[in-house]
Amino acid sequence: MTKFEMDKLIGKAEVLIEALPYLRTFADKTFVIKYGGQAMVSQELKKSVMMDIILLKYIGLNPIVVHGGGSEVTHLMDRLGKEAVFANGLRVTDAETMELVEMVLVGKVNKEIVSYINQYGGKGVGLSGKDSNLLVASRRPPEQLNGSGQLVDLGYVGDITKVNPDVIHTLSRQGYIPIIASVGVGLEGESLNINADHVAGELAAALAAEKLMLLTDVEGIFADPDDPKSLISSLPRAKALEMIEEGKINKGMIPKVESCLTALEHGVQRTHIVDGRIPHSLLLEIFTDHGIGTMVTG
Ligand SMILES: Nc1ncnc2c1ncn2[C@@H]1O[C@H](COP(=O)(O)OP(=O)(O)O)[C@@H](O)[C@H]1O
Ligand SMILES: CC(=O)N[C@@H](CCC(=O)OP(=O)(O)O)C(=O)O
Repeated sequence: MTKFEMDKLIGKAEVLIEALPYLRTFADKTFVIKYGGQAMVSQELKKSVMMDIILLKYIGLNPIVVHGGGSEVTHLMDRLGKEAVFANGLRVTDAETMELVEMVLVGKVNKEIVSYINQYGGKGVGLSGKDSNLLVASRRPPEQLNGSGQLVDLGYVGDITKVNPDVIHTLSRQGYIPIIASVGVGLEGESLNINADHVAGELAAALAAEKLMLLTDVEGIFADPDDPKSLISSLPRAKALEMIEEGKINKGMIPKVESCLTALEHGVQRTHIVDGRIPHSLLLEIFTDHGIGTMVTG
């Protein structure tokens, strides 16, 4: 063996040893991961996220995956000549749109992720909120549009009223990785469309997760949304709410922050908004002292 090869091996061993204290701390703990954005589109990133999740499972942590896929729903709506309308960041969901949302998120996106996990050596099981009444929801009452104050009926958009996490515990204990699509079930058995970030926050809360990690397409939260040099590494709740109020946190970042705050309120230890464009961002977040992205704190 050359000196170069030997140094490379030693480097690998050192990486493992550095991870030891974290492994001890996190053994058997639950990590809710919201998978979305660019990491769901690029093949290379997709593989890196899947491998991270499988590795976490192998070393004794309990990763639970909630996925988005809103852009795929919009893409199908475009193909069918149906306009996608959003109000306060949520899709206005009539009965036909609800069918499309369920077809795309539960039928397509969920199964693709399950398939990837299984292909790379994990045991993925796909669920929606309907399975075993995992996510019981009720229809959102009409709400005022940010800015104009005009009332809008969001249709079949749901707010989670109850999480029944037994099925997740059962699967996790048996070595499976649950992969969850953000479609809930109403009291009449109807499907309801729920923002995937909100689902991740509610699930993390119900599972008393150690960490909630939301993958996105930016480095984290910026003090000024137009200035990528203004990354905030730790953001307390009060400041986060102030930034939403002032419009400095807006659009798709709002449900992410709300999701973190819900999780924190219910005892989740740490919540992170992480750049899913960085390969192995999940491992970097979990197994390094500084972590990456923005940590939202209680
Ligand atoms: N203060 C902020 N810091 C960073 N990004 C912000 C901020 N406010 C709004 N955003 C926007 O939020 C987006 C992330 O949300 P979104 O695109 O919905 O994420 P995803 O598709 O990963 O679920 C960023 O790309 C950015 O445009
Ligand atoms: C109510 C609502 O807006 N639901 C979302 C659910 C999917 C989602 O949240 O996907 P991303 O995380 O990729 O945005 C939607 O229909 O797009």
